[in-house]
Amino acid sequence: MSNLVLFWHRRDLRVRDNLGLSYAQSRANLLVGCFCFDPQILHRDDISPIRLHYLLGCLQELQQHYQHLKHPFLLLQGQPEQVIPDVARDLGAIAVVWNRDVEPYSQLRDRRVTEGLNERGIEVKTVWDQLLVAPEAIHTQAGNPYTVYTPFWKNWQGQKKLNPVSDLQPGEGLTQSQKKALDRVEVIDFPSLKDWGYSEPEKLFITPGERAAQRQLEEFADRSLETYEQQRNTPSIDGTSKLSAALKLGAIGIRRIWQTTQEAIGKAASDRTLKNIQTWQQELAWREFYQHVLYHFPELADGPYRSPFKCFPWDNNPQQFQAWCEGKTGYPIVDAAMRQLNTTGWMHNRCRMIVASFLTKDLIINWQWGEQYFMQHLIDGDLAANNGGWQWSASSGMDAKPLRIFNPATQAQKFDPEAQYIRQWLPELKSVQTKDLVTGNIPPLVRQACNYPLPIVNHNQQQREFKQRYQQVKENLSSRVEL
Ligand SMILES: Cc1cc2nc3c(=O)[nH]c(=O)nc-3n(C[C@H](O)[C@H](O)[C@H](O)COP(=O)(O)OP(=O)(O)OC[C@H]3O[C@@H](n4cnc5c(N)ncnc54)[C@H](O)[C@@H]3O)c2cc1C
Repeated sequence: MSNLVLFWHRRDLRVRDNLGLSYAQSRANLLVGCFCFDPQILHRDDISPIRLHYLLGCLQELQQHYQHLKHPFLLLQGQPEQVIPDVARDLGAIAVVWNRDVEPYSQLRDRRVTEGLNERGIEVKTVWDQLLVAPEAIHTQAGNPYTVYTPFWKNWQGQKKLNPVSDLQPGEGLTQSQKKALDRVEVIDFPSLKDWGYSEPEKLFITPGERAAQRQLEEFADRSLETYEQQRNTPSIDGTSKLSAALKLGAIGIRRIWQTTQEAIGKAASDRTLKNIQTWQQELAWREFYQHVLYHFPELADGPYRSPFKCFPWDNNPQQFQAWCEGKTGYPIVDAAMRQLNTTGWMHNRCRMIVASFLTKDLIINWQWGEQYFMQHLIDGDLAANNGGWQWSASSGMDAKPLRIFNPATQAQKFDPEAQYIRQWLPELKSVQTKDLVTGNIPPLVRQACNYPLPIVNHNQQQREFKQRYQQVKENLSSRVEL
């Protein structure tokens, strides 16, 4: 088949504003899309059924788009380093194109796939689609990768960013001989979660697919972007975009999102509005910051950035960890947040910071336990953002100054003063007084009557304990390593 180009979708499940796909189409007389279910990913211990469910929903819509636009789409299964080169060879592809990724496993896998394709004499073309600025494109004045967000943001903000690229255009349909050649490829039927041993979550709280992601972006831009800074820290308000799952799996292009912010800036009628939009842009930059650092420091995936933390004396009490997971710590704001996660697969950012601080600094449990639990339950679970968020919360990451310890009561008083969020996720406490809910000072008899646990630790005592251990680790190792 002349000038057949195979496009390999991975975390870019869309036909609109897809840089690699747009390039592939420009090279092809016949474009074939594919997705490969990789057993190495499917059987990892950081998989969440809800994220897989979301992925299948995105994939279903992607397949429909391909069908509608008359391009073949192949669902494959197996080790990509074997499957992709073999399929490309069987199809007689002149090139295979994909969008690059920052994760260490993806990089290794992609190198192997590239080798396999090179051995078969097939061209490989890869581009950065999921980032507005490529990791190799910016560095400090000394020529090093950034390890601190603020100078990163200053540089990143000034970089030129691409506009959305052209959507996938309709193909001409297949000739008989092209159909025959495609029939030779071993494809799989559309799978279900049960095929991989996962039970189907009852409900998805975020609709999968690029149509839904686009709608979500438009609604957020109309409804909340101009008030983002004021509302983003109030978990009872729907004040953030909830685009994280779509961004993780590429149901929406980052260029389209950036363009929306630029258009909003163009229309902004006040400095205050401008500030709100820029704050959201800064969150998008946090996403890129964490991807850049993971790309440059792949060892982050395996443990703390600050090496003294490798031997931090954690308590790692399994019963307390279980109570944290189930939302039964006796601290209402922490428990409400964990119940939101367990029910919906999503948690508000403010609450992610509160529960992460509680796990690491109140329970003194290794942040990697929390990191894994989040990956196993989040619909938007993403190695770079999750690892970055956990290391930030544990003070083991790049930006560890000052040592932050969140007081759950102060956080609830500030960000859930009417206890609306707490009541939503802890219905057993509905009739408890607001001031008791936010301070967490619920009398023991009331707790008993509501079947709600006593606090499993004392916050003040634990924060003193954590500070002491932190100081010790610092002193013991400061002669060898700067903490
Ligand atoms: C302990 C911890 C774990 C986290 N784990 C993840 C994760 O696995 N996946 C994930 O996407 N985000 C993670 N975050 C970041 C953040 O909480 C979520 O991105 C955000 O809550 C998603 O909601 P939203 O789409 O409404 O965000 P919005 O406030 O609308 O922000 C827009 C987008 O910017 C990005 N973003 C926003 N804040 C951050 C941030 N702090 N770090 C990186 N990217 C950000 C996300 O892609 C988000 O969708 C974590 C944060 C913490 C503290």
